[in-house]
Amino acid sequence: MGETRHFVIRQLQARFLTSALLYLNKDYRYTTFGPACILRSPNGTFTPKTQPMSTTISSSDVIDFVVHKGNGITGLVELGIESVPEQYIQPLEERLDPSKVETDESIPTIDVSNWDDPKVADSICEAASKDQALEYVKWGDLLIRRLLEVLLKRLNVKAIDDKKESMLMGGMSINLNHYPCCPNPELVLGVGRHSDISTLTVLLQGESGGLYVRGSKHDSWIHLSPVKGAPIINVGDALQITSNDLYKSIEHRAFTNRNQNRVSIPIFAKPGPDAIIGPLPEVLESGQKPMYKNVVYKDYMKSFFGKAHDGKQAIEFARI
Ligand SMILES: O=C(O)CCC(=O)C(=O)O
Ligand SMILES: [Fe+2]
Repeated sequence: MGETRHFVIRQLQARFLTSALLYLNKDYRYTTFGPACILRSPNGTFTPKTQPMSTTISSSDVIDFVVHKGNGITGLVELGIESVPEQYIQPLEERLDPSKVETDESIPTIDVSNWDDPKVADSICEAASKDQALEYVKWGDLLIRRLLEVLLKRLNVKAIDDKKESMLMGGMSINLNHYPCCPNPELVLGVGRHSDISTLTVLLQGESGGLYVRGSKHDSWIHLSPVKGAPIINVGDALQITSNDLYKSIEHRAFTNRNQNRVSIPIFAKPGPDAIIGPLPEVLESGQKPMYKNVVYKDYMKSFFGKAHDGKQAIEFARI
């Protein structure tokens, strides 16, 4: 059986990439891009300046403005900063080396225009009367079910019963990610290297680009250029674990853009918090050695969110 790495789907024509999802956690606010030069004036407000932040203002003042005062990175950008504060600048090894970027030719495209599913019509009609986020979630839910049916069939799973549904998609969530323009995108993180901990993720991105997935060479990356109407489908750690490594989640990362804001909207289909995840019995029936132990999903989440993003390290929590 071949492994699925990434898939991207278009409504009628799909590009399949697989990868993992990224969750926003507390670290996000500190590790993702923030603007550069601001000074606190005597009345306590911030004014933009052009010298490096580190020489003019303490790190705690930035955090106070961004986090405690709730201005966010967007607030800093709106001040008109011209370079990023030193605290956001990544070490060389975490920046993107342009010589390590592969073309995206290796990423297959799957056309799903012939899916003959009456539920598609139902969902379109329903969506026409609901708000946009709900419409997107419902559409994502249907897409995820279809994808899981296909992926699990290869694992000898005949039907997705209630137990499997709770194990694979008992929890659904949606994130709205906004990455403001950054004066020095090459120096900072948008979102650090990670694999998603979901089963599958459906992600729509705006037109500015900036999402990279791990390439075929161990230190290379592939840029997923935005394709209008084509969501990226990320295979997450939960699918890697339940498939006993047949499907693999993949590292990905996102960068900011100098001139355009980046927006991405991932839907995460993940196990319910109390679900116990481990290699599916159907997979082990063939005599395969289990690569993962059974873990309670909320413990897995706790372990993931308790650390900074670090590539595919999260899955080690469940490895035997
Ligand atoms: O902006 C992106 O595309 C990255 C988002 C992501 O990886 C995530 O939310 O898990
Ligand atoms: Fe992600």
